[in-house]
Amino acid sequence: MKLPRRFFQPLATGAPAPFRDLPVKLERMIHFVPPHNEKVRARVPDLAGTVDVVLGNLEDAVPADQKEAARAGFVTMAKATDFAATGTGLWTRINALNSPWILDDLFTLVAECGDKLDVVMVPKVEGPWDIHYIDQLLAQLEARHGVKKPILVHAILETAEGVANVDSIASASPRMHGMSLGPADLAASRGMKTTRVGGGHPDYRVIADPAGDAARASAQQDLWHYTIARMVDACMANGIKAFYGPFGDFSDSEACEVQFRNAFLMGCAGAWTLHPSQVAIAKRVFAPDPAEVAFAARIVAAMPDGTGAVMLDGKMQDDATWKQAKVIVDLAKLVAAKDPDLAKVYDLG
Ligand SMILES: CC(=O)SCCNC(=O)CCNC(=O)[C@H](O)C(C)(C)COP(=O)(O)OP(=O)(O)OC[C@H]1O[C@@H](n2cnc3c(N)ncnc32)[C@H](O)[C@@H]1OP(=O)(O)O
Ligand SMILES: O=CC(=O)O
Ligand SMILES: [Mg+2]
Repeated sequence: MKLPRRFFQPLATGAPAPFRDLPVKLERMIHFVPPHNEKVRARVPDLAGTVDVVLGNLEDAVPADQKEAARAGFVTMAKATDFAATGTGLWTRINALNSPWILDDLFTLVAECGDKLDVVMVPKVEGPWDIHYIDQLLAQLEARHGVKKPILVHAILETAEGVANVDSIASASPRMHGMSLGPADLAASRGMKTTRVGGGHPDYRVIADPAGDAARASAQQDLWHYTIARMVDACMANGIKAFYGPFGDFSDSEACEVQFRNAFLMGCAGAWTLHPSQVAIAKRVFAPDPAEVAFAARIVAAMPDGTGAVMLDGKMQDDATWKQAKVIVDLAKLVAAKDPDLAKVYDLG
């Protein structure tokens, strides 16, 4: 274990000092773009102003013979758009640590566009050792290329071993931005019997006891509840952010919305969007409900220093509900700063 006082020291001479606290950013959706696809890439300058994060994906979903084209396409895409001008994050998902592509992914991207790159998403993270490796390598590359701002790291939680080590992954480095649930790889790694990318399964259910001839009530359960809860606790305990990952059935926007909303209510900051149709869903879900914002604002106003106990509409409020209300009001302010329509609806002054 590293001594606490060394935790925030740069890992290479000349590398930027790690952030003490994460930059505060609205990240309702991490929008995936296939950078080897010239047609989709051409849409990025317009797309950038409409999403919170653009992620150029180099890993799964890019065919092996297109890996170099995806890497080159990412560099072209990064250089062609001023993402910072619209407050949009620029992320990449690199190839896995055991793949033949990862070194060239990092060497090329940090050299060519390291100053524009906000976050590197690392797939199939198994334990803190994977983060330590990426942390050291990024520091060396930042130093070599004079990158001024630390590039953050986001882990995908998508292996059984990764879930077993989720707490130590979250605390592995001050470079950690957060974590996303990867339900497709995780299902395979765990031996789950589903071919779906996220969402529920009609056969995963509970059933009521028999009661004579009456039909037995039965309800579908959430396959991902346990893992999302573990991920949120690990992330929030370490001051980093949790995200729901992909929802693969683009034809079922209703189920996508329900899955995203469950994650939002449990503490997630956002989700991945793989198709333009999912962007509006993420915007709807990862912004607090206006009625909830209005009530939360009344709680904050009723307890100006956040202590004591008051009654509002027959409901007891105290220091704990004040903190709950602050979570909602603070998020609403962040959303309002980016969305003039919701700013009017929230009316937080
Ligand atoms: C388990 C995991 O790892 S999930 C993460 C990995 N997967 C991904 O990153 C997939 C990202 N998404 C994609 O690559 C694409 O959406 C695909 C290949 C799956 C489907 O693409 P298409 O067959 O073109 O879908 P569709 O015809 O519905 O697209 C409609 C329009 O949206 C565009 N589009 C599709 N996906 C995207 C996207 N992610 N970003 C921007 N535009 C997109 C299409 O180019 C098309 O444009 P057009 O109307 O000008 O022709
Ligand atoms: O990478 C994402 C996943 O679900 O697997
Ligand atoms: Mg995966």
